[in-house]
Amino acid sequence: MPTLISSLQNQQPTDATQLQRPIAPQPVRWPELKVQDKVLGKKFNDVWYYGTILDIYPAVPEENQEWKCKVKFDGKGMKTLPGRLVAYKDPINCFLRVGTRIVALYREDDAPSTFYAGVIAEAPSIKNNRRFLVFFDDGYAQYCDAKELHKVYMQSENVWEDINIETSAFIKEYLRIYPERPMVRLSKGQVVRTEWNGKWWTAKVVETDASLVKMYFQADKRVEWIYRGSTRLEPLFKALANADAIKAAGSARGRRHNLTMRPSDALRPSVEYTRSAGEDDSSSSNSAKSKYVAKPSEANKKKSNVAKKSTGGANNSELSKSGQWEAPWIRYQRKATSGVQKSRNADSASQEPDKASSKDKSQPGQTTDSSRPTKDIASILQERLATAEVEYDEESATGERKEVRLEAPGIPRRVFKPHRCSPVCLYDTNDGSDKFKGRSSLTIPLLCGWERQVCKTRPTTKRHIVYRAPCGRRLRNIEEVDQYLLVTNSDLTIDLFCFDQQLHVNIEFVPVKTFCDIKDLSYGKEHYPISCVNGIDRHYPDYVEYSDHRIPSNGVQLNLDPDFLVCCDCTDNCRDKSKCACQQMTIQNTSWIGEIDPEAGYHYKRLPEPLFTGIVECNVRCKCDKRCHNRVAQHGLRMRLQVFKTEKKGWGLRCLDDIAKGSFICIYAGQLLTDRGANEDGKQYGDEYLAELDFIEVVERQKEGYESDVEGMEFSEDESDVNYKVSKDSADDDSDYTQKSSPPEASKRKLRGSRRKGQTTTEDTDDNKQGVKSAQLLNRQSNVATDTAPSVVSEAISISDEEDEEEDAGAATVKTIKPPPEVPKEKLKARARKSTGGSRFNLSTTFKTSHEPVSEMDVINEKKERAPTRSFFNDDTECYIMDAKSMGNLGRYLNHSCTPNVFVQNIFVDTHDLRFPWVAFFAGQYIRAGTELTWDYNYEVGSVPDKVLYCYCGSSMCRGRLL
Ligand SMILES: C[S@@+](CC[C@H](N)C(=O)[O-])C[C@H]1O[C@@H](n2cnc3c(N)ncnc32)[C@H](O)[C@@H]1O
Repeated sequence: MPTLISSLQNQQPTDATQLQRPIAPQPVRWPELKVQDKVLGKKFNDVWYYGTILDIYPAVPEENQEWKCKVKFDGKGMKTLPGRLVAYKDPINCFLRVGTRIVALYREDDAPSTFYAGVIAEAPSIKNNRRFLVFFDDGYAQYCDAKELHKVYMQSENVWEDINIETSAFIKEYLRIYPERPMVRLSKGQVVRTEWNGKWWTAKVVETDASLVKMYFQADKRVEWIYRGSTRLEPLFKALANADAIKAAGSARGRRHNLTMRPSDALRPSVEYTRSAGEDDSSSSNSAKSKYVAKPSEANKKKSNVAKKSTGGANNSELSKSGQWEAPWIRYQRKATSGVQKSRNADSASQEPDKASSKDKSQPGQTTDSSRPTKDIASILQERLATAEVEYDEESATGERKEVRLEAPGIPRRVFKPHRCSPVCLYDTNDGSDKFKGRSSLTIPLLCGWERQVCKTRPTTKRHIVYRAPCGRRLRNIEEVDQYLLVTNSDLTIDLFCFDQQLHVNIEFVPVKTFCDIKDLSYGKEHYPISCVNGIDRHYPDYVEYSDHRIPSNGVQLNLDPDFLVCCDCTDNCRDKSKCACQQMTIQNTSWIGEIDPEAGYHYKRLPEPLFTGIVECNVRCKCDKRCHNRVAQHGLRMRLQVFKTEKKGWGLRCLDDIAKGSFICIYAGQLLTDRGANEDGKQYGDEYLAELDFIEVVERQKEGYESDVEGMEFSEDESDVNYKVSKDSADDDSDYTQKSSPPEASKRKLRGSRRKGQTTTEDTDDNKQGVKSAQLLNRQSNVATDTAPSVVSEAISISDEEDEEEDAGAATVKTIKPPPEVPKEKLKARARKSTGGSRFNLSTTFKTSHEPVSEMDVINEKKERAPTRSFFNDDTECYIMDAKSMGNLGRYLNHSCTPNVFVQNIFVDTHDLRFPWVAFFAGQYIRAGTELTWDYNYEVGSVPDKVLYCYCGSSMCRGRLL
């Protein structure tokens, strides 16, 4: 029997517009309705009208007897109604809890406003402009002011029981998980497939209003407001369906970090899990989180709860076997407001679906730190102090950016005289950066007699960087520096130079207060010490056996025999990509997911964006030396990083010096486990540090048309048939795929083919075979003749003396500058999209010609049609796992962020076996000294049954949950 709800007693009559956050509940008695009171009552067709109470039964309240009243409606009509069908006539100008039953005026442009019943779905907050969100019983959603709400007199303890059957399941689920709410983050202009009358349509975001979004349906030029948490929006439909399917399937794979960013991630609408301020935000790893989290089902209890990171990327999208996903979610929408407008009562009309701060005071020749003088240099060269000024750049709670006085060895400044550059141009400081172990890498050239100048060339005000070489020659870009290094046979490598004018080479981050202070977490195993500080509490990090490389555990057959490596014979240290066999492997492999990108790979030893098809570095068998342009990750840590205690995420990693975009940071090393071993270990010791080596799967998924989503976003106003168009292209691509993308048969043929010339004749053990197989698979589309790569004859430097003089004469003035704003995100996104875009293999798994909501089974079936690459590895059907829990390197300390500054890259260094790439982290943008380094774990919420992990990345784009 409906009772006067407990929530009623918790209401605080007050001016709701003043509220910013829920107020502490105060017991309040709501007025009892009496005879002659004016009320709102439900009359017919779910519409509520004003009326007057004529009688109340029972006259004296009795236990177990339902309260009723006889209402005479204004106009005509009379009805006896229970308390849940009667509402106060006067608006309740007070705070009402989420879940409160109300009646509100539903506003319609094309019809008079009418009263309907609904439930409060959101309390007023700053985010929603201090309005209540109401879910009406028939599936519409609308923001209302407090003065528009009329509280229903009585409601059941389970409010969804007072609502019609179609809506009740949604409300029940909504309230069960509230305050957490999955919603699709959308922005104007995005195109999202949206359901209408059981069919998927292409619709574009016109406007967003807090939790609502206004969608424009191209086909019938209609707009509609929809709740962003509605499964009518395909991204949410898919996310929830996936989670549900994983649960249903008892995914034993658990949590795996997706170490590779998906190319279209930045472009696709993502699902966020919002929580209201002040509400329960405690991180919990189990179902005990709150009363809203369902207890694990018996079936789920039996499932493995092990969580592993994925080093490959895209999310698991398998669904339940039936291809059906039944969720209690229903559509929530606001009325159509233009075009073909739909009145509330005309929803069912069938529709035709789509056819388809500080200034930079650095001076040239700045000298360097005296704390670790390089004696031999000092003895050879005169000491010269630079004019660096020490100043505080920025203060924060954790530390400050300080400009360091670089006390350089005394290097006399040479006056430039026209000459032809050669090795004599260099000082005798030129025997490698090893002398400067531990120093910020970008300061090393300065220690060798170089100057880094911030210049402003008149008459323009554009600032740029110029390097002044030891011989006085001024070099204006990375290409010139590289040529200089070549002709002078310098030991310095090109990644020690950076022309990004916002980057400061002489600023370091210094933490302000620390309780624990460990000098080097790597105990000398890294080239650079990894300091560890705690400015939060007195705890020390757990002991981890430090290893800068991966360690195969029992059962992992990692063949590191160099004879199985393809190699190059470059003599120019692999400057010419077109002639380097190793870089050609990287380049050719881009054809797996699109057209060959001749620029793929490192660019002057930096990687500006992730390359999903992997990077093959030069190896021990190659002719090049350690200065090679294609050797990056293998050199290990080359920057000063620090482990520090964060407020809410445990330990994290930050940089002590500015990092240039594209710089290699570190790898993710740990114990290499089999999938089974990882599940067992994870269950026993925790799964926070498990990372899955799923390079193969990521590449395969790219082939399968991840880009199709992005293509679908190329929305034009006059494109009436997006679905059709995409599918048509995809059909063409299908045939392309069979010809160009190494179908299984072709691959098999290659596997049986002869071993590459120059490769070992070592007895074919199983492991060795696997290694060969793997390398060949990796190269199955590569036409590189590994042993015929021609060498490059070094040419004289092409910088003319005249040019140089002109630049000097141009009186480039050294300026102090403020760092400009960071590169706009959109740019990064655009580039990311370009590099992997143009996929020819859009197999239309997402967009289909059918106007049915996508059957996830179709996705699975399509996958089955092609033999996955991993099937070539005999019994190896599962990915190998890197576990950095008890043994590993600093990579284990990188936390997750929804707007990361680091990305992950699969790299082949010591083996070309596709199953065993190195997992490396690169800077996705310029990173200021003192910034925490983060990457996107790409976890899938719901992928580990009954595990909830809230995200504390603090980003304005935070998706709310990791798991
Ligand atoms: C690979 S570890 C990262 C290092 C870890 N913070 C530590 O103290 O060793 C992953 C774990 O860090 C925590 N974590 C990382 N990023 C987080 C985030 N954005 N929000 C909350 N917790 C996070 C989670 O507990 C996660 O399971």
